[in-house]
Amino acid sequence: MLTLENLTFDVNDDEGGKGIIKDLNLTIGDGKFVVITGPNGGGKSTTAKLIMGIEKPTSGRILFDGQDITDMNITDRANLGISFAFQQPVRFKGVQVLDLIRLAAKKKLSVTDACQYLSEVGLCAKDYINREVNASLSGGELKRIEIASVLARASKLSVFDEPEAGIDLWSFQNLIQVFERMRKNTNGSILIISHQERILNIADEIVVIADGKIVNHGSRDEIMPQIMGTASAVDACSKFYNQD
Ligand SMILES: Nc1ncnc2c1ncn2[C@@H]1O[C@H](COP(=O)(O)OP(=O)(O)OP(=O)(O)O)[C@@H](O)[C@H]1O
Repeated sequence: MLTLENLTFDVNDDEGGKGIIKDLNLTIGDGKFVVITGPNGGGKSTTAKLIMGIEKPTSGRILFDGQDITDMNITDRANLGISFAFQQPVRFKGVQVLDLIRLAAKKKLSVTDACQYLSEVGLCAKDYINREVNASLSGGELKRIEIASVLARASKLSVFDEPEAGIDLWSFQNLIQVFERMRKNTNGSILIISHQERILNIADEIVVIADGKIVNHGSRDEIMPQIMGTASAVDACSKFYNQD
């Protein structure tokens, strides 16, 4: 279980200090599929970075399975079982896709097993397994390879920041199935940041973050009717935000 307690993140800008995350409290239960949505610039990616340890909160605590991980670095958090797929994945020159998936799985996967993860995300495994994870891969290919490596990791908590970004429509359909299978086949929790209605539609819980705060949080059945019927989830979230 992940708990964010009174989480605050401030930055210094030209006008002095600015609050990015403002006293945010959130619990993600074991085995839950939670989607965070909200308007651009609301603080979703920053929340994910605080969970991963890429950013350090100004105040507040992060607990994972009861352990205070607020001061822990990225590697230690990963070792505890928190995985992260970036909005813009990192390229690793000199590392092959097969190495990346084996590293993620932390065991000597056979080529066939590693290929299985690539097939899951809609990549023709034989075309990619020996490719280098470098600039020759398109953004969408890289994104799918990264999602495959998160699947291979099978962590207690997997965090995906806008997995749909840069992915074509056909692959997007696949991606939904990947998440549905992941939900069925793992005991781990899944946290996805997304603006996509189809991803919101498979969530157990939806959290709406705007202006650094949680402005709505509930089951899919509670939140979806409030989001549906507008041009997009983002518009609906802006509505919540403007009610303040
Ligand atoms: N280190 C930083 N320094 C200054 N401003 C920052 C920093 N990190 C985030 N911000 C600002 O905080 C706000 C929230 O950013 P964040 O990336 O978390 O938003 P988001 O909800 O993920 O947006 P999007 O939907 O566009 O991805 C933005 O206005 C961003 O410019």
